[in-house]
Amino acid sequence: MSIYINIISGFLGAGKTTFLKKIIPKMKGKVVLIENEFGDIGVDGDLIPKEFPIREIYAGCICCSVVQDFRKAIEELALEYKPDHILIEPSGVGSLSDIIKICESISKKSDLDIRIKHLITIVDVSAFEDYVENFGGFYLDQIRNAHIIFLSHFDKIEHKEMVRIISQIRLNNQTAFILKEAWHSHDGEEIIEMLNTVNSYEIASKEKPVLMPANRMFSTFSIANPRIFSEKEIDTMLASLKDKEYGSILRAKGILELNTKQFIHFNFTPHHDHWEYLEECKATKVVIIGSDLNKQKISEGFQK
Ligand SMILES: Nc1nc2c(ncn2[C@@H]2O[C@H](COP(=O)(O)OP(=O)(O)OP(=O)(O)O)[C@@H](O)[C@H]2O)c(=O)[nH]1
Repeated sequence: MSIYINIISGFLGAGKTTFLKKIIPKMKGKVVLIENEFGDIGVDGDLIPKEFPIREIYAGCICCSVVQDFRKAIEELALEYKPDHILIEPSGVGSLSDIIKICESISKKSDLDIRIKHLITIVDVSAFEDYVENFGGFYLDQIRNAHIIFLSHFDKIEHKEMVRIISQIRLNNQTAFILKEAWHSHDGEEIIEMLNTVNSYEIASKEKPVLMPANRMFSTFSIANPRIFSEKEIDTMLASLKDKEYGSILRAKGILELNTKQFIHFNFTPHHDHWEYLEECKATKVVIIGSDLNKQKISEGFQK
């Protein structure tokens, strides 16, 4: 019996976890998930249904600094659960070309029949041009190596701009299946049906680009047990995270307690921010990713 690897990649805040939350409950067969967080604390794992087998790998990218943990996780999950599918959510700053190479090598060496099925990249269209300009080939690696591309944050840009961005994405990947509408508006079953119409990824002997390791380009800062917030303070905090006094924050996410004893989950990128109530909470935490982070200023904002 084959075990299929499906990689759901995408830059910081593109919508990988949102995508997984939609498809996981509708997938057929036994499914396990590997969640990779660049930060020292995991947030996304807490948002996935708890009955679901999940392995979280923190504090680095599975393509470089924590590659051994990644190999071990695939091998252990494959042996322990004999799953039909292994879903992998790399960190937003992971290199897809490196992850493909690692999965291909695991597949070759394993006694089990492990195959790559889908290489999905979610592209936040509202941030595409900003990230191409600032991170160039590092950012484009996830787009160039995908064989399926889903577009997110459609609602933030005009149709004309969207057409232009899709053509730029196409210039970077001539062969991928690109869903030219918001996947967000489809339910999990429809997305899985779409995935089933796309042929599985075929190993291509592409030249692998040499990319700078993410930990040289980005830094991270995590806070366990942050202070209690009012709703208004959360709005103010999210609005202020773009300020350069914090450094250059590219991603912030976390789970916070409100002064009403409710819990919320928040998301921030320089292009959008949002928070929502959580029904249950295992732990409160904050993870920040960016460059030149002013850790003291961030601590003053979030710590007790
Ligand atoms: N409006 C809109 N919001 C979206 C869409 N996709 C994702 N989001 C929101 O964007 C935020 C980030 O989404 P996530 O799914 O956490 O993104 P991620 O790629 O897992 O982020 P990382 O944790 O950085 O890896 C959340 O608030 C989502 O609800 C979309 O297509 N439209």
